[in-house]
Amino acid sequence: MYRLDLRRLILLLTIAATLLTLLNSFHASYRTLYRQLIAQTLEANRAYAAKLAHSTDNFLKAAQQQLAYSATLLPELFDRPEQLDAEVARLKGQTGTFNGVFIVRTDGRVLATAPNSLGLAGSVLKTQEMLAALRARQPRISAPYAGVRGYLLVFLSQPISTRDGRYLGYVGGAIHLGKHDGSLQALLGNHYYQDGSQLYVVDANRHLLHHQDPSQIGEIVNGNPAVEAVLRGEEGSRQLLDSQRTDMLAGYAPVASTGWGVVAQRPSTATLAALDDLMLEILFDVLLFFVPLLVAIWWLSKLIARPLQQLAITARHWEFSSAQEQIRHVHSWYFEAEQLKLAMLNGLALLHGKLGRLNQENITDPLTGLVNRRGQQFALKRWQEQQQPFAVIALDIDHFKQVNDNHGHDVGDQVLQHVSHLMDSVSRSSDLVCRSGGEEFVLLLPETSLEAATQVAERLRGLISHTQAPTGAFVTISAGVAHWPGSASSVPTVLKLADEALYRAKRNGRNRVVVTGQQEIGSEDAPLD
Ligand SMILES: Nc1nc2c(ncn2[C@@H]2O[C@H](COP(=O)(O)OP(=O)(O)OP(=O)(O)O)[C@@H](O)[C@H]2O)c(=O)[nH]1
Repeated sequence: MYRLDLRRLILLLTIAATLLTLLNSFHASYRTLYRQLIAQTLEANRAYAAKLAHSTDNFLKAAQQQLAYSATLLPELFDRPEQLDAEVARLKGQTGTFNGVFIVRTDGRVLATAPNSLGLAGSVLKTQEMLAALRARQPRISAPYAGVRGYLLVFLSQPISTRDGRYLGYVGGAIHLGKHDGSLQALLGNHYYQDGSQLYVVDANRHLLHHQDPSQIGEIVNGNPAVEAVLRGEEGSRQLLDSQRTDMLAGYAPVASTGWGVVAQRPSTATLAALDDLMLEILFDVLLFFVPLLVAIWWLSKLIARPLQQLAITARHWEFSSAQEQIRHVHSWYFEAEQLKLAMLNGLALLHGKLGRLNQENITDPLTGLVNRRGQQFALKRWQEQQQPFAVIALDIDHFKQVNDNHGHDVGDQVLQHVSHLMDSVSRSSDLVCRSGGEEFVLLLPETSLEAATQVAERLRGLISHTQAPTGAFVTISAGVAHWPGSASSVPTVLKLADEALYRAKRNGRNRVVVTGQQEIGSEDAPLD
């Protein structure tokens, strides 16, 4: 099963924590900037609407003021038609405020008009607005309405009275709405953007007086909360769905003198498009910082994990004597790793001490002090793993049963010890002298050829047969010699071959050495007792 190692775990946790922090701050920045942008746009639109409402109000007052000034001059000129013509021409031409100027008598007859092209001079006007202006006898701004030529206009009028209060009629000026030649249109301008921003003016009856799309002028705006608010006389801003169901950031302000409302609105999406660009820029900047941070984290996690990793790997091969040395070489550069290393070294020292003692007891023959069969097997296994060539001498004391029978078991034991010492004396330190069981022994000779091993066996056989045994007489041995991998590729087969050679030596009369695959090479009869 796949298990995360410490370094990956640290790296993963740190990256996860960093990413979460990053996401969190990114989200928080987004929310803050989002709110700021919305608030800023709402406030900008409110200020813009208020400025235009104020300008419209001032513009209408100034227009009214022009008419009022003229009205003070007109009573003196009333019976001088040329002067009246000159006055309407001045009113029309001086500021360009009015698209048409009229002087109307109390009976509705038009005394003068500008421009002349209107062709209304001398006629009696009985339109609703003209009559309303006559009846008002005070300064008046009409509701927007369609004039005789079908243009939407607003009509401003100022009563004309003599000094003694006699009412003579009025002087009035028409201002086109929603037409390029309208002075109010010029004032409000044609400020609209490609991004769907809008600026429009509504009258008290929700009719559009000004809009970037002239075809909409005169239409009624319903279901727009900004329009509802501004017609209640409120100034402010709000996020809303307009009549086209578009999410808008709207600012609005009323025109005090007329009860109209100015609304400036911008689609939320247009405002937030800038935010997306900004967030992308922030993300890029953050990544510039994050990538080196990630590399630093990776490097640091490697540094922290390395000693623990090395200790862990060594712990997997605890039983090897090299483990202690490997642990000693681990660079434990911080406190916890150092403590762990010391604990492992102590534990290992204790363990190896105990194991060493146990092992020694386990593989030693108590009677002779030689390596027992288990130790022999262990050594053979290791040599095979290490591909260590060796020779085998299997040997057996001849007629040992008679020794026991004639001298007792204890003397038999002493004879076994005696043979062991002699075996020890002919072997090198790298050789392994084993008592494989009973009165059977095995001599394992690493890095020794079959011939050299045969010579050792022969020397040993001669030595034993000429050295006095604890019985007071001499014992002899028979021996079989084989080689790994010279005699066979399998170690058990080589041992078997050595045994077979030994039994051939026995069969052929004992006290001799037989090399596997060869004729016996040594025989010498020696008395047993
Ligand atoms: N004293 C003593 N005798 C042992 C020990 N282990 C085995 N023996 C004896 O060794 C003798 C082996 O006898 P056998 O297997 O008949 O062989 P042998 O008498 O040596 O005859 P060959 O091997 O044919 O020459 C037996 O009598 C065992 O009791 C031991 O640890 N001490």
